[in-house]
Amino acid sequence: MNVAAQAFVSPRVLARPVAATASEATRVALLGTGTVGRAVLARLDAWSGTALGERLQLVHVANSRVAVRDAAGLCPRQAAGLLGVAPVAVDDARRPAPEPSSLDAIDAVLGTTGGIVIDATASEDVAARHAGWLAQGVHVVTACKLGQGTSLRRWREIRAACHDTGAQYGDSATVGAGLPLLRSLRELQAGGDRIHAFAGILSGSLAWLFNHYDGMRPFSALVRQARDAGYTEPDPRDDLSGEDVRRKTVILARAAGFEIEPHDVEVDSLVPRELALLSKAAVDAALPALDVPLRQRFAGAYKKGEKLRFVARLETREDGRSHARVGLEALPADHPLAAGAGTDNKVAIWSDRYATQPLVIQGPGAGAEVTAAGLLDDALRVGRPR
Ligand SMILES: NC(=O)C1=CN([C@@H]2O[C@H](COP(=O)(O)OP(=O)(O)OC[C@H]3O[C@@H](n4cnc5c(N)ncnc54)[C@H](O)[C@@H]3O)[C@@H](O)[C@H]2O)C=CC1
Ligand SMILES: N[C@@H](CC=O)C(=O)O
Repeated sequence: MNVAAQAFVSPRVLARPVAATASEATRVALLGTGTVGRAVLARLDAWSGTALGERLQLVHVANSRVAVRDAAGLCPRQAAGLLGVAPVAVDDARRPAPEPSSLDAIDAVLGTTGGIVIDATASEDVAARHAGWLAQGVHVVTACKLGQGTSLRRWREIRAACHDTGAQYGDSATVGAGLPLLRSLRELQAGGDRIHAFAGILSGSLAWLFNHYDGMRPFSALVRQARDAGYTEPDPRDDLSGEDVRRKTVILARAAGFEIEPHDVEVDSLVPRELALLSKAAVDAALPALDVPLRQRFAGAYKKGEKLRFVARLETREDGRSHARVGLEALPADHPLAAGAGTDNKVAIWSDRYATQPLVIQGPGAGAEVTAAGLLDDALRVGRPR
């Protein structure tokens, strides 16, 4: 049983119980019941009957196949049971059967303004709708990077829609799985600073892999372990190729004031061509194609006392233009970016006030529970701020 499903078995009570006042609650539609979506449901379930739980009313939960909805409010645990992603409760049999999933249902269930869509998918179809929902006055809270981390055009549409309607876009979970990275960049600029540069570890799964890889165990075995722990993208090649880090770099860069396109980021992929060409279904069996090249890179670094880390960098040049790159680097063992444990992300930010000594933000950068917490922090913030 994975982490998110376990949370349904023994939910933690995270806040003080209070009497229900459903009229104050903001309607929420959750898209995605995978690793992150299940953890969102578990966290909402643990909030049932508490002050935090009163602020969000779950009315729709969907995955790519099926959806359940109830305008009067869904019990998160029951919704998970009905969708087959958690143990089924005794009285679930009396609930209406799930219906086929359709993104068109969101308008009807949330109404036109004030509700929140929580995007816990990795779906291009869902990301393509972010700007449209915002333009209707529906808030969007997302873990998916395809909204802000792809074309500049889509990023501008999202920003314009927020500007026009006042709807908010909660993106904390897109970089650093909820760490205060985007917020810090925005607050520095709101206080008059210009961002000069940033450098850091932006992938939780790659951090975990290179924190654990010792050249002895096959790298592919560790990739499977990271996937099973819920750290990788649905297709781990999105992490190993640097694409996920490219998207995060693009999101951070834009938040830092640099309107770059994805192709402006130089990417050094770890995925050999024969692995890149396979269908998603064939990837697992072919992961050992990573083993020899990674062992060679590890051995080269080890001989010099260096550590391998997958690093993202954005620098500004004298003409004010930015240059960004992501890839594997062999760092001296005492380099600040070589420190860290588990899935730690670590990002150094240089700005006017932090011109020589950077601001450094570090903490777990992947995993269902931290990501779900980041999503729900944003939902509470954009819904009805208190
Ligand atoms: N796993 C992690 O540590 C983190 C993940 N993220 C992001 O969270 C998102 C979800 O990741 P996981 O939960 O690991 O993926 P997953 O593959 O476990 O789950 C994805 C879910 O989205 C659903 N889905 C796909 N298309 C849909 C549609 N059109 N309508 C409704 N549901 C749809 C799928 O059925 C599935 O339930 C990804 O964008 C990922 O980049 C962000 C930060 C950390
Ligand atoms: N796959 C991602 C999950 C969070 O965005 C990562 O490894 O960082």
